[in-house]
Amino acid sequence: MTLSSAPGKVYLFGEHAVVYGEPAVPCAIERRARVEVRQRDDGRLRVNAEDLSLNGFTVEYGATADARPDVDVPESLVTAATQYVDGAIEQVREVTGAEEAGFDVTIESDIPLGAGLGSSAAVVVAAIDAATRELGVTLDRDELAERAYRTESQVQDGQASRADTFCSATGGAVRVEGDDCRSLEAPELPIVIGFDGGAGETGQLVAGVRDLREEYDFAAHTVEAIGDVVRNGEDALADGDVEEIGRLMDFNHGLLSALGVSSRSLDTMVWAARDAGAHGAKLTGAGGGGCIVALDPTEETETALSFTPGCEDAFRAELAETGVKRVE
Ligand SMILES: Nc1ncnc2c1ncn2[C@@H]1O[C@H](COP(=O)(O)OP(=O)(O)O)[C@@H](O)[C@H]1O
Ligand SMILES: C[C@@](O)(CCOP(=O)(O)O)CC(=O)O
Ligand SMILES: [Mg+2]
Repeated sequence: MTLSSAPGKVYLFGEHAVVYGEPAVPCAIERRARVEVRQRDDGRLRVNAEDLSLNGFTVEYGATADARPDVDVPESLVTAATQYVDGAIEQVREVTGAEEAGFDVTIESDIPLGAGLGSSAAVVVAAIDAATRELGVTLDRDELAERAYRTESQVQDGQASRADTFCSATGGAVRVEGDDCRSLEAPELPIVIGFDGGAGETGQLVAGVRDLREEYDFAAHTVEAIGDVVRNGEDALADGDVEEIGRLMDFNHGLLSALGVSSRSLDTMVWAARDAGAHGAKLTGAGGGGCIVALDPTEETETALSFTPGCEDAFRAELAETGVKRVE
C-alpha cells in the first residue's frame, strides 16, 4: 500500500488568462487530498472516492464499463465526476510501462470539489505519485507535475495550464507562464476563503472564455489585461505590499467578471469581504460558483462572510510549504 497527499491552492492572480500564456500566481494551501493505492493482480481498477458526490449522488466505481456506478444519472455526469482519476491512472500506466497494472485507489480529501481550490490537481498529483511508487517508480517533482498537467489538459479538452498541477506538486507560491514554472518567495499572507457551497465545471468555464476570446477582440484584450495585473502583482508580492496586492486582486476579479466567470454568490462574498475591510477579494479558480479568496489580517472578513447569506463556510487558509507528501 502506498499513500501520497497533495495540497489544494488559491489563485492570488491570473486564472483563465494563464491558459493563453499569461503568467499566474497560485499559492498552495493546507487542505489536502490523500490518495492510497494498492496494486491488484487482476489488472482492474477500483476507485473508492467517498467525497465524490455530484448533483446528489455518491459514486464508487471501477475502471471497466460494467463497473461503472449503477445510478440513475446521465452518463455525462458520471464521466465528469470520474475522469480525473481515470486520466491519472492512464498516465501512471504510460510512464511506468505497466499497461496492465491494476489498482485499488482510495481517495479522501478536505478540498471541496469544483470550488476553485484545485481539488482536481491535488487528486491527480497524489494519485499519480502514489500509484507510480506502488509500482516501484518514483517520479521527480517536475515529471510528476508534467504528468498531472497532461491529465488536466486531456480532461479540459486540451485547454489547461500547468499552474494548478505545478503548485500542488511543489507547494508554496509559484509563478507559471506557459511551460515556465517556478517557485516564488511570497510574504506571509492573511488569506481568508469564503465558500458558497457550490461548484463550477472547469472545462465548461474555460471553454466559455475561449469562445468569448475568439469572438471579441475586447475579450482577448481583457485576458491580456489580466496578464498586466499579474505582473504588477508580482512586484507587489516582492515588496511585501499587502495593500497593493489586495487592490490588484480586486482589479483581477473585475476582469474575471467581465469574462463571465463570476456568479451572484461569488460577487456577494467578494463585496462582503471588501465591506468588512479586506485588502482585496476575488474569485479563485475557474469560477461559476465555489470560493473567493480575500486578504485580511483581522477577524473581520471571516466574521462578515460567516453572516453573509449564500456563504456556506468561511475559513482562514495557511500556506502549504510542501507540495506532494510521500507518506509511505
Ligand atoms: N475527493 C475526490 N475524489 C475523486 N475525484 C475528485 C475528488 N476531488 C476532485 N475530484 C475530481 O476533480 C473534479 C473537480 O475538478 P475541477 O472542476 O477542476 O474543480 P477544482 O479543481 O476547482 O476543485 C471532480 O469532478 C472530480 O472528477
Ligand atoms: C481556469 C484555470 O485557469 C484554473 C482552474 O482552477 P480550478 O480547477 O477551478 O481550481 C484553468 C487552468 O489553468 O487549467
Ligand atoms: Mg481543477
